[in-house]
Amino acid sequence: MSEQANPFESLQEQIDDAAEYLDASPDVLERLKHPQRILETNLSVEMDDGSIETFKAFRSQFNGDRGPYKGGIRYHPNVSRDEVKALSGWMVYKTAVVDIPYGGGKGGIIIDPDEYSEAELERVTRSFAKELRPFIGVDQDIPAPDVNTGQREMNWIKDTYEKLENTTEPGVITGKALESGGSEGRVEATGRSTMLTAREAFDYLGKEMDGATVAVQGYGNAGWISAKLLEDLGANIVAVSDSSGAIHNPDGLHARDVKDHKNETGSVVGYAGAETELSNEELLTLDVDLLVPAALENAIDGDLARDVQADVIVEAANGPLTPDADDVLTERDVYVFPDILANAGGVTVSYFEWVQNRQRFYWSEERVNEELEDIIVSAFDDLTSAYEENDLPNFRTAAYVVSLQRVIDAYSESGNWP
Ligand SMILES: NC(=O)C1=CN([C@@H]2O[C@H](COP(=O)(O)OP(=O)(O)OC[C@H]3O[C@@H](n4cnc5c(N)ncnc54)[C@H](OP(=O)(O)O)[C@@H]3O)[C@@H](O)[C@H]2O)C=CC1
Ligand SMILES: O=C(O)CCC(=O)C(=O)O
Repeated sequence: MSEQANPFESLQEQIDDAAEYLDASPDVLERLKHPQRILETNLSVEMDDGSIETFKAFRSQFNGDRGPYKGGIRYHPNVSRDEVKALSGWMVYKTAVVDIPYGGGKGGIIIDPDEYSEAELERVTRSFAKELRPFIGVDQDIPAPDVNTGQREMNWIKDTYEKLENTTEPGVITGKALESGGSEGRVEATGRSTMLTAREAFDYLGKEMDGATVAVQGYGNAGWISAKLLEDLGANIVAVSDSSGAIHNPDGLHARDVKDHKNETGSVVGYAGAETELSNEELLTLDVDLLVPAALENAIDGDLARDVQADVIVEAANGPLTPDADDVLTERDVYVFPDILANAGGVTVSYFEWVQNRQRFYWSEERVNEELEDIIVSAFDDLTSAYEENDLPNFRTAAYVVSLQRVIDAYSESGNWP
């Protein structure tokens, strides 16, 4: 395995690759490769035993030309300043590719949540919310869930913010529980856009989804919902993994049963319907019709890309392929449908949640799913049109050509007051 790519440098390379096909000034492009502002803070929090522990936390506000900064908050021991910068940049181009009125931001805390009690995690989260308060707001920056955060953390942040501001402002954060002003369909939204992107991709490429073999890396929110919804389309989920390992059955696993097993035991490993266990690399290089990386960045680098046997990759995770992997896969005619389209369902339904919060008027799940489908299908069509019209090397470059142009247009129209 070669040295891990720096995700922030990967983002900048992706922008440069697309810029070759755009008539944009180098000065403007340079501006679009760096965050506008980063909060770095140290949270000193009392532990259950009375000791004080300090956690480093970040919020990067990358670009707000198209609307308020928007993006999740990650809890993970490998969170770093550069990772948060990259994730916030990917949000800018994600919100632009689906054409919703947001910029991009992202946050993270360097913490392994498995090591802490719920009460400790609540104090850490409320402490972060207190630090975030001057920087976030319904029209400024709207956080949401990411890896190892969900409705519980979003509810704590909303509650802290509202108490400090002496107001009710549910739209300050999305991904909340329904009872706290969340939206129907938000929990499933990331996996749903991954499924919709895969469906459109197979249709575009003339491939049959019914009976297609699928491997999914990561069985959290994005991975398991993708697996379930792809199975509902008739696909055959033959391998899945989590941080403990991977399982395989060439005749198919049952996505919902695997989830039940993980809920009971903590891992997909040990599921009775699996024929064999695999390593992470074996899962990523299985001979399948569709591979869905749904864990973390840098899952596939240039070396591993040479061994990938999937025909199509649809990225549920952010940044799972390094730029070297992209080059190898493009040369090998493996079709990659990029993260900034495929996982955009999460932020799109966050947008619907924010709209509902502002109107104090709530939609049915059916309406949410229909509006999401319209947006993803339309974004897919924009991307394939750009791919064909500009004779682009791959669909990632197409996604950046479309989204960079939208951000540049918004900046140009604003008059550029410094
Ligand atoms: N949640 C959302 O709305 C959105 C998420 N995303 C992206 O999707 C990806 C996954 O996020 P999400 O599903 O929310 O996070 P979760 O925390 O719900 O799940 C992450 C999953 O990845 C697994 N994992 C971690 N490391 C590895 C590894 N080395 N090999 C295999 N599996 C691994 C975890 O294993 P274990 O269960 O053992 O911990 C877990 O199953 C991230 O890139 C995130 O940024 C993108 C858009 C929106
Ligand atoms: O729902 C959101 O606002 C953002 C989700 C997110 O962090 C992502 O798309 O990577």
